[in-house]
Amino acid sequence: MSANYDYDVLYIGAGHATFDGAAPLAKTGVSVGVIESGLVGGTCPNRGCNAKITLDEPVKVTRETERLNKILKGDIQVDWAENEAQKQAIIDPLPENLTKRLEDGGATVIKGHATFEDAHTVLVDQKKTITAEKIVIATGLRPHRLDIPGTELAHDSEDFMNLKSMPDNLVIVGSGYIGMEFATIANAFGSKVTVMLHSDKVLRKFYQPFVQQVVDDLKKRGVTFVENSNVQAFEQAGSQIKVSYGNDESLKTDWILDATGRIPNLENLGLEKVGIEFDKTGVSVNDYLQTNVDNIYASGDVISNDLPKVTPAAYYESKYLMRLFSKQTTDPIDMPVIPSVVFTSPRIAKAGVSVEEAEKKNYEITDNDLANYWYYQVDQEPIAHSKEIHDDSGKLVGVTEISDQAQDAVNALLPAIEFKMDRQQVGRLVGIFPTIGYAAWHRA
Ligand SMILES: Cc1cc2nc3c(=O)[nH]c(=O)nc-3n(C[C@H](O)[C@H](O)[C@H](O)COP(=O)(O)OP(=O)(O)OC[C@H]3O[C@@H](n4cnc5c(N)ncnc54)[C@H](O)[C@@H]3O)c2cc1C
Ligand SMILES: NC(=O)c1ccc[n+]([C@@H]2O[C@H](COP(=O)([O-])OP(=O)(O)OC[C@H]3O[C@@H](n4cnc5c(N)ncnc54)[C@H](O)[C@@H]3O)[C@@H](O)[C@H]2O)c1
Repeated sequence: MSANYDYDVLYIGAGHATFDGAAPLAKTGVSVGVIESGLVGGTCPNRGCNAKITLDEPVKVTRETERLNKILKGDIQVDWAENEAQKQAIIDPLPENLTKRLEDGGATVIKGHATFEDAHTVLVDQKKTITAEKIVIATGLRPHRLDIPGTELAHDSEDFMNLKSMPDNLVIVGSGYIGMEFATIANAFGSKVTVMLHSDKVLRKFYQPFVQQVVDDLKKRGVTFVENSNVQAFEQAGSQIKVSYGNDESLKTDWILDATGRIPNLENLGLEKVGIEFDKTGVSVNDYLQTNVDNIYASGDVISNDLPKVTPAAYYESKYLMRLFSKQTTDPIDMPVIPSVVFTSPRIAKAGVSVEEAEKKNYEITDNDLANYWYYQVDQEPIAHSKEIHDDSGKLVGVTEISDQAQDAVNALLPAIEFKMDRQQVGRLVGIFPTIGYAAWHRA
């Protein structure tokens, strides 16, 4: 324990950017405090990944039974209220479990909103003063809200996941990760979904020919996409809401999901008081995740950088800070390949060099029509395709896949991409057969 401060390291926020590293850090004998204004665990367990994937499970199963309908006889009914209840039952214990993980490690969890007083001092709920040698800003992101008349009539992704019944008619503004994942879920649970696009692009960070296949499939299932929608206002119209958009156009809906992105939680944090550099994209850090104020660091989604704002990045940053603070490393952070996936049905997953970059660099791009590969035919996947990318020296540097199990295929290939394996090295490792991982590895 630091002689001059309450803690050696104080984290603001208790999401993945904190807890994956803070618990093992405390076990090394470093004194650790964690301040959290909401639920311990932050976005991913409580209102992000874990909650969403639970709600998506019946969608995945429904798609599979739909394909195998000549073998699996009988109607499948989906029940949103039961689905929401199962989600809640699964995520309810997580904050307590994660608090226990931190406390068992020796960290102290402090409930309240933190504000900087000076570079070593924060105030909790404007009352309690806590000091620390090092402070980590890990406050994450929150939903962006459209700045238009009636914006208060729209809802965010957390509200969607807490719906007790699925609206008959749903408008989703935005066609990024949240827009597309939730359009998939709502459509599968019987809602008439309209996705209002900002431009003419859906999931702009993913390989567009694969995205088009997801869009075409959702259109066949009844989802409407309005390109360049220019949403202008929401207005109560009896029991419904009027959405004004485009050139004097409008439609009526039961419920609106504003999925127009997420912005850093930096308000009322006192960053200006301490002179920490930040802008609307987040906190600036160097290669040690250190802000311009030497003893203050940042971790996770709140950092301003080009990484995808996903849990694997937050996880790795918190682990890096654990090694740095416990003196297991003095090196700058060396980010590994961060994979990502959009959990539509089918999913699109990717890691490493993108197809677009590979085309520019003239790398070898192997195209695999997986719907014709026997193992993908076992559950009759009609949309299954991958692109593997090898660089000039024959090393696997990237992959992108569209299929129901694309995330598992990409996970299987990650070691080859991260450790820059060539075909000979890949050939020395033989996986369990038959599996999606084996199939992916075989293609690499
Ligand atoms: C709907 C949704 C689905 C997602 N699905 C996936 C997915 O499938 N896979 C994936 O990899 N990623 C997914 N993500 C992204 C993932 O949730 C984030 O990348 C991850 O949670 C980032 O962790 P973090 O610790 O940086 O931030 P957070 O988890 O947001 O934690 C920040 C914490 O700081 C607290 N806080 C903020 N300000 C203060 C303050 N002043 N004082 C005290 N506490 C404060 C907040 O209450 C919060 O608990 C999803 C996100 C959303 C919204
Ligand atoms: N599977 C996953 O890993 C996963 C899932 C959900 C969320 N997330 C994370 O959460 C973050 C937020 O997700 P998101 O979907 O809200 O953000 P996003 O950045 O992926 O998408 C935002 C969408 O809103 C649109 N938009 C912006 N302003 C608009 C406007 N005025 N009118 C209409 N559309 C507008 C954009 O064009 C884009 O389509 C993501 O960046 C991602 O990192 C990850």
